[in-house]
Amino acid sequence: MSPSPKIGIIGGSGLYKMEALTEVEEVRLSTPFGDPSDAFICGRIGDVPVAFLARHGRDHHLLPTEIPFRANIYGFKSLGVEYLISASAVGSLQQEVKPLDMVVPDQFIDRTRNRISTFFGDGIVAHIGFSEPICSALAAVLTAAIRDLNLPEVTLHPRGTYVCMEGPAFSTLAESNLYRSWGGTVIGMTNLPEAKLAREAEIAYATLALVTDYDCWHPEHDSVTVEMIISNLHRNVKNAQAIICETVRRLAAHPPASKAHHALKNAILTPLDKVPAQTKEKLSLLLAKYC
Ligand SMILES: CSC[C@H]1O[C@H](OP(=O)(O)O)[C@H](O)[C@@H]1O
Ligand SMILES: Nc1ncnc2[nH]cnc12
Repeated sequence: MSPSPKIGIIGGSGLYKMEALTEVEEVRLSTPFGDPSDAFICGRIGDVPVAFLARHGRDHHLLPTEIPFRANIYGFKSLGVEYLISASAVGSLQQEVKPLDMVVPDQFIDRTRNRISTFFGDGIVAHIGFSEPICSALAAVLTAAIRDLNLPEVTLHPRGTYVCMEGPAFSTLAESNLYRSWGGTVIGMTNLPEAKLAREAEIAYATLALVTDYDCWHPEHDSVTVEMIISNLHRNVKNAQAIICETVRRLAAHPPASKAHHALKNAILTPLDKVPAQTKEKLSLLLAKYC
């Protein structure tokens, strides 16, 4: 069995496996927050141990609202993951961000309504800082990997605001235009709860957003369809895999310091000796270093 992976990869629409993984082992976990989306696929990229999870399940059976975000992040934490790279399909909200481009977002706008995006509650209160929702150190490694690989088809936008909507229906035209007026760069349905939970779990998190469409606002492009998304993802998935592999190699060689790794320091308000034993037990993985 490979040593515990410090690097995790969460694959979204169209990215259901990492081709480069060797010495593969499926690890099924159950967590105090239920079962993750699928088995974690643990193995090596080069000689680096990593854990991969298909966010919607490998057969894409989970709606964005149904994804067990807490179980997924808790699962990565229990495997020892400290850096989590998310790959996601997104629609573009800006003319200059074209289908097949890649964006490494640095901000989010939350338009979800039906997601649980905290591990806390049940007798323990914590408020993590989230003004910088993406780990800038991890994002820097990801963007440097993209630049240095210099893949001919890839145009990189090294920052941007990801609007996270509830779905599963795509936006109305009025909503799409509203998000554009707010300065949104791209739109998706999954990354915000994941980023919040990763921060609470003190895991550095960054996103490789693969642009698949112009949502529905663009007068010269058809409104987004699943067919459009999947066809553009197929054209881009090889590049995404190459970028992730290079990022993994660099992270393992020079793991960057990340503020995310100390996110809970000073965030917990409830004295730990006042937290109900059951809650403390449930969160022991996150709280251990503060007890
Ligand atoms: C396949 S259409 C919309 C679907 O794709 C994106 O998923 P992911 O972020 O997991 O790549 C988007 O957020 C929607 O869930
Ligand atoms: N236009 C869009 N809206 C929401 N999620 C998406 N994922 C890919 N394209 C999308």
